[in-house]
Amino acid sequence: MPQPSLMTSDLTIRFGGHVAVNQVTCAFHPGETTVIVGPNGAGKTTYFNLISGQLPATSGTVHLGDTDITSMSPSSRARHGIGRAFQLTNLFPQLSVLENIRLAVQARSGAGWGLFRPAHKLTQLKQSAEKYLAAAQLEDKAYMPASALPHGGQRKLEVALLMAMEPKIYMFDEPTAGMSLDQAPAVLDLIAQIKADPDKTVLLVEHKMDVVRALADRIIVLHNGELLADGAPAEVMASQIVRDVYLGSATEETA
Ligand SMILES: Nc1ncnc2c1ncn2[C@@H]1O[C@H](COP(=O)(O)OP(=O)(O)OP(=O)(O)O)[C@@H](O)[C@H]1O
Repeated sequence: MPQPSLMTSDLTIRFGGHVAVNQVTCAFHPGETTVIVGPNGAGKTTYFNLISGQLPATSGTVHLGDTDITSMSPSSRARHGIGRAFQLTNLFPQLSVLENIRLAVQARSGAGWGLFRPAHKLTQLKQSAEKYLAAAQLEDKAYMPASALPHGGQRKLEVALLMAMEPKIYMFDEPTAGMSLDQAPAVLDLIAQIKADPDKTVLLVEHKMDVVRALADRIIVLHNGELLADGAPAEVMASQIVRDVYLGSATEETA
């Protein structure tokens, strides 16, 4: 097993008397897609917020590789390699889809588009932008203003922009929520492409069991803010305690 790319240790947050995430210790590894499941209110989104920095931990730590990122701001964590879809504040609605991706690639590479850039650098940036455009299957929308994209297209663009930033950790919170049945596969394909990269660590909060089955290498279950189970999908889904608290009722709802 390689060194963890991300690790939470005794991670805890209290809201007044309520402990929403309670001493969660968990390591995540490159090349692994972990799906976080649990009943409503279990603490999944709060756990994500603690990792990406939207909420400050009451106690415990978050490490990205060897770096303690517990007290870093969300933007600082993003620069260090935490990529969460909704953190995308770099969307320019009036610019075209391709321009948006180019700007994200440029921001990542730290390069400008000035006249005095070496031509080969500009070519590389354009090629990268086109690669992410193609990965997101948005070629036919390349010159459309980002604001004119339908909902499904915007979600694909979000993922393309996230890919352009080349994070080490990808975090998706119900990535197909609100999407129609015909739109969802394109976003799931994109996540499958990311998941195929052995250097990337993918974390996914998901309720839909078909999505869990399709993408999970590992499942962790949160319940009342605590880590209830952690293991291979078949093993976790078969465990009685998980069936009792979550999968039994959830399967009926989502099957
Ligand atoms: N900012 C906040 N202030 C107070 N309580 C909060 C706050 N954020 C979350 N909580 C509480 O923490 C608990 C966990 O919420 P969270 O949204 O993380 O659950 P979840 O597992 O993501 O649920 P769902 O599947 O419904 O999205 C809930 O009881 C919620 O009401």
